[in-house]
Parts: sequence; C-alpha cells; structure tokens
Amino acid sequence: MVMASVKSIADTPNLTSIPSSFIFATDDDCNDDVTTDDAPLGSEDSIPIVDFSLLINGTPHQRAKVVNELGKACEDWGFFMVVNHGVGEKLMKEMVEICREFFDLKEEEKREYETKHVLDPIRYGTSFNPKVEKVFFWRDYLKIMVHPKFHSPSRPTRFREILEEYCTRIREMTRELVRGISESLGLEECCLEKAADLESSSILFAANLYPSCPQPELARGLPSHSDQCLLTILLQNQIAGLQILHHHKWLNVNPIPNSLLVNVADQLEILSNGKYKSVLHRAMVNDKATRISIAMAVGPSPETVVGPAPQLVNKHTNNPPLFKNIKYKDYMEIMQANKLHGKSTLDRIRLYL
Ligand SMILES: O=C(O)CCC(=O)C(=O)O
Ligand SMILES: [Fe+2]
Repeated sequence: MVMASVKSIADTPNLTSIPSSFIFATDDDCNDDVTTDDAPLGSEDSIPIVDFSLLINGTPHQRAKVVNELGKACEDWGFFMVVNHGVGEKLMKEMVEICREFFDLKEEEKREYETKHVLDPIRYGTSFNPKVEKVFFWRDYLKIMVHPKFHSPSRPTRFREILEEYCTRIREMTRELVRGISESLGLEECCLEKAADLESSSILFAANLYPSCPQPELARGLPSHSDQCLLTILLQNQIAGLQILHHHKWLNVNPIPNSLLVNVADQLEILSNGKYKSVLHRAMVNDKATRISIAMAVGPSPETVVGPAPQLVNKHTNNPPLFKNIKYKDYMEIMQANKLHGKSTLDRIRLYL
C-alpha cells in the first residue's frame, strides 16, 4: 500500500485533526539531560553570526578574527548564521519556490521518485523512514544526490537549472568555511578538505515540506537528531519551526533574512575528535502556513574512510581517538536505513561511552 503524503492529508477539506499514526509522544524526543521546559531562552539573537565576506576578502587580521569566531561557534553552539555568503538572494528564493512547485505536482508524478532504496539518487517520500517508524513525521521530502554526480528530477522544468547553480554556489561557500574551520582547529587550511576529499564531496540536497497542521502540538516535523554529514547548510522560507538544543534547552531559530544557517554534523565531530559537536535539532510544525526548508548535507566523498584527524589525537596521552573509522557511504546507509533518533548513528562508532 502506498503511504499518503502529508501534503495530501493536509489538503483534505475541513481537516480538524491528524491521523493517529502522526501523534508524537513527547518522550520520543527526550534526551535524558534535556530540560523539559520548552520555553526559549530568549537569546536566539546571540546565535553566532559569521560574516563570510571577511573570511575570503578581509584583511589577514579580519580573517583571523572570523576563523576564531567560527571555532567558537562550532565549539559552543555547533551552529551559526552566515551572512554576506555570496549565494544570490534571487537564487535562494527561486530554489525555495521551485521546490514548492515540485511538491505541488500531482501525486502520480512525484511517485516516480518514491523511495525504494535509501541510496537511490532521487527520493521522494513522507516522514523519515516509514518502514521502521511507528509514528510518522509531518513532513514530505525530496532528497537528491547532487555531488559528486549531479542528479535532478526532470520536472518542474526549471528545477535542474536552478538546482545546479544553487549546488555550485553552496559548494564554493562550504569549501571556504571548511578551510576556516580547519584553521580554527590549529590545522593547515586544507587539512580537513583533504581528509574528507571534498573535491568529490558527497552532497545530499534535501527539501522538506511541512504543511500547516491542524494539531501542531501533537505532531513533529522531524524529531531531535544530528546530521550525517560534515556541515549542513540550511535555507528556509520565512516560516519558523527549527529548534536547536543549546545548553540543554530547545531554542527557536529565527534566522536573519537572506542568511544561511550552518550546523556542525557528525563527520566534523568525528574528524575533530569530539571538539566540535554535531548539534541536536528538530523541526516543529504550525497551523498557519506551510514551511519549506532545504538542507544541503555536505559530506566527505562516499568512499572516504573518516576518523579523527591524526594531528588531533595522541594514543599515549589523555587524547585518544574517540571514534572508530568508518567509510562515509556506510555511515550514510546506516543513517538513512534506520530511525532518525538523537545521535544514534554516531553512538555506534564511539569508542568510549
Ligand atoms: O526543517 C528544518 O529546519 C530542519 C531540517 C533538518 O534538520 C534536516 O533536513 O536534516
Ligand atoms: Fe537535520
């Protein structure tokens, strides 16, 4: 039986309640050390802001300052907003709108890309992995492998062109951020990029559609999780919903218009040997408007075996490697084939629990 998309459910005339299969028990999301009080700290404006233009065009002094800020952001937050990033405003808007058009296609047209295998290059579906889930998430997705080999659905007609350009711009920006992050770890500028073989980087484009939900307090867009890749670059329409876990509290993230949100993901936690932690985040839903977010999961090349950077570990001192080595393709497969839950994939390769 084909699972109904969330969009088709949300489009039902006069819908006042959600199907019971979408009712999310808050416990499903609780990490032991999280404060249950969901009230935001009111400090979302202190989410670090990184001025990308100073990283690439600033004086050496300005660049050093941004590198230092990047390091602090990765260590204390695992999360930052990037401004002056060079990805055009128009392109960002077009990317969001063309995704909306994709989700507006007829169900039969979208079903052409229905998920069969988790490593298929183009996948359309609902929730995260309904095969293993008891409760579904209020979210439809379109996931596309866009690098090292580029893929695109053939409809809507302009999708390919916009995606290709968006992908190029995001790659350029991410490469520079990774250089800065490498320096912030006291490594050579190109060290992380070499270790991850970013030239053949695996980039997964994931568009998320969270239709408005008549009972938002009972449903979840995505549960608390960390991302599989090195860095995730997130773009969204102006509808709030993302929360990050910061100092044991869930914080609402309301991005500055036209900024891009970046978060540390699992491969960077591994490479930095735990210094930079992949941040837990989740997506809430609302009963007012459809939210769209687009995550670019920039990771190592699929064949790269990732482990803590040798320069950052020393077996004989108090700095032993904290993670086992694992090929990125295998990591992706474990992540996509299981439940999305906290840091469960990373926990599989931790050496000290
Ligand atoms: O919708 C969001 O803001 C978050 C999306 C996300 O976490 C993901 O796609 O991994
Ligand atoms: Fe995520």
